[in-house]
Amino acid sequence: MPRTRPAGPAPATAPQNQGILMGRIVVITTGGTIAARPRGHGHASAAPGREVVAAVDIPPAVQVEVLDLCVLDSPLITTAHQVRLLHTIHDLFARRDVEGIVVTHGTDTLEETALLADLHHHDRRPVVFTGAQRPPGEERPDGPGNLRDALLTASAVSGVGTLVVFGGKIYPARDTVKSHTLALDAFAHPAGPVGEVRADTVLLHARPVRPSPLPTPSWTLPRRPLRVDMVMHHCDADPALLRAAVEEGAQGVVLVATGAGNATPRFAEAVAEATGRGVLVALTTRVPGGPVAELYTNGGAVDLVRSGAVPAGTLRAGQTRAAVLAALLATDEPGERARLLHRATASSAPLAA
Ligand SMILES: NC(=O)C[C@H](N)C(=O)O
Repeated sequence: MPRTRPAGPAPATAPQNQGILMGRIVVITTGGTIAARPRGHGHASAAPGREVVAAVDIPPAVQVEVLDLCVLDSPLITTAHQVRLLHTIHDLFARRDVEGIVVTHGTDTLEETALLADLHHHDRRPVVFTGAQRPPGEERPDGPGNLRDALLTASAVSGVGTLVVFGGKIYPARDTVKSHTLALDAFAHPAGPVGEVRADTVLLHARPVRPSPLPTPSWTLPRRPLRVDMVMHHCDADPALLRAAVEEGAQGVVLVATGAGNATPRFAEAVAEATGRGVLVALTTRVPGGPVAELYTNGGAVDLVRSGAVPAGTLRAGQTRAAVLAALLATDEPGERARLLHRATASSAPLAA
């Protein structure tokens, strides 16, 4: 097992693999820049998992098994792929020889799939998401180093849920978002990383706080495809887009509001209509930091929540959508969906030492 030691003055959460046989890390590959090849004037995901893993200097203590889920740039990932991934993770955790799971994923929507996995993570063994900003074949690609760090992390930690390992840093899935379009250090969490990987050493200085996971969904998608749309508020925004989403059959809508979660009285009316029809509406903000807060009336968060929107805490838009999806996957009953969404978004209080 790779070395793990505490960093800094905070008490170490010395990771242990309790009761788990020393075993292997399964790498589930889904595509992304880490699996990209030149295509036309740019790049596109094309490399199978074995090629992604072959580029990595695998740490000697780690045994790797590769499982190809799909080869897609992550803007093309759908709910069906995400549910297949959840199912695959669930099946792998039924195996005693699996010590941890690494998922390689495009960075654009990684935060969505990672939170969805975290909301369904019931096992002490970790799931670690990683990817790349520079494709293989370019000068100094970052994928192999990121994957190596993810393998080391997956074999060194436990009881921490789903993580994102990127640019040498370890983040909890929850509240971690892509924060730069091009930089190699592409992800950020409001409280900073919970750890880092230096050389072959995994350093954890904090333990993520997670709400209790949601019920395991049924692995068959409902006959009516799940649709969760996103509508953004801005100066002069028209709630017609929210109504159109409902007319198109959205069972969930994420309202990306301004400030601490504010829109207009017309939006509050549209939210009331949507929730009255059993649509799950979540309220987040387009501001990068801070929680949604019920401070303002006149179409602000006070009115939107009174109209039935569920405030998404500190989750940003993409992760709020993942939380809505998790609630929809769990049950058909609107009241229960809202209750589960409250649970999924509650207390993103970031970290406990
Ligand atoms: N860096 C990346 O992975 C971006 C890529 N296009 C994606 O699949 O999200």
